[in-house]
Amino acid sequence: MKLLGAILAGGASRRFGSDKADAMLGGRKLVDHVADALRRDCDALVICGRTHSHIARLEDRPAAGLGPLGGLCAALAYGRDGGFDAVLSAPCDAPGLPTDLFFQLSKGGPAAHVADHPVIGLWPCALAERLQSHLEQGTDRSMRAWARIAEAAPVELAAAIFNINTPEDLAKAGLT
Ligand SMILES: Nc1nc2c(ncn2[C@@H]2O[C@H](COP(=O)(O)OP(=O)(O)OP(=O)(O)O)[C@@H](O)[C@H]2O)c(=O)[nH]1
Repeated sequence: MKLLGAILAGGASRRFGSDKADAMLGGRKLVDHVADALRRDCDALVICGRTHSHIARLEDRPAAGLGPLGGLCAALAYGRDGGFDAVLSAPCDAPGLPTDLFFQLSKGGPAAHVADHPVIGLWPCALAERLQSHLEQGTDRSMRAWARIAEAAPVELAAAIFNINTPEDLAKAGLT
C-alpha cells in the first residue's frame, strides 16, 4: 500500500487566536508532532492549507474556504495522480496521535475514520472525483457528511485523541 500522509492545516484558528499549527508543545510545533506521527507509515507527506517549510504544500480544492474537506480533496487528487493508494489524514492540532494509527484505522476497512474525529481518517485515492463533485455541489461540507458518503467505518481507538482548539487546551496538554 502506497500511503500519502495529509496534514489539514487551513482554517482561521479563531478559538486559538493565532495559527495553531505553529504553537509550541514540548519544544516543538504542533504540526511537527503530527508530521512525525504520519511519517511512520506514510511514503510521503503533504500539508493542505498553510505553508510549513519542510513539507510540500497543496492548495485546497476545488477552492479555498471550504473547510477541512477542501484540504482532503486536494490530497486525494494529488495522491491519485501520484500513484498513491490512499491518504491518511490528520489535523495539525492533534499532537498525540497513536504510533499505530494506520494499523488501527485499516482494521475498519479501506475507508475508515476515528470515531468522533472524522478529520483523522484513511481514504482510498479512488474517492478523489467523488469528493470533488460533492464539494462542487455545495451541499453539506462537513467531514461527517463526507464520511457517510465515503462509507467510511468509524473506528474506536485504544486511547482517546485530544485536539488543541484553545490556548487552555495547549496548557492542559503541556501538563500531561
Ligand atoms: N486545508 C484546510 N484545513 C482546514 C480548513 N479549515 C480547517 N482546517 C483544519 O481542519 C482541522 C479542524 O479544524 P478546526 O479545529 O475547526 O480549525 P479552525 O477552523 O482553524 O479553528 P476555529 O477557527 O477555532 O474553528 C484543523 O487542523 C484545521 O487546520 C480549510 O479550509 N482547509
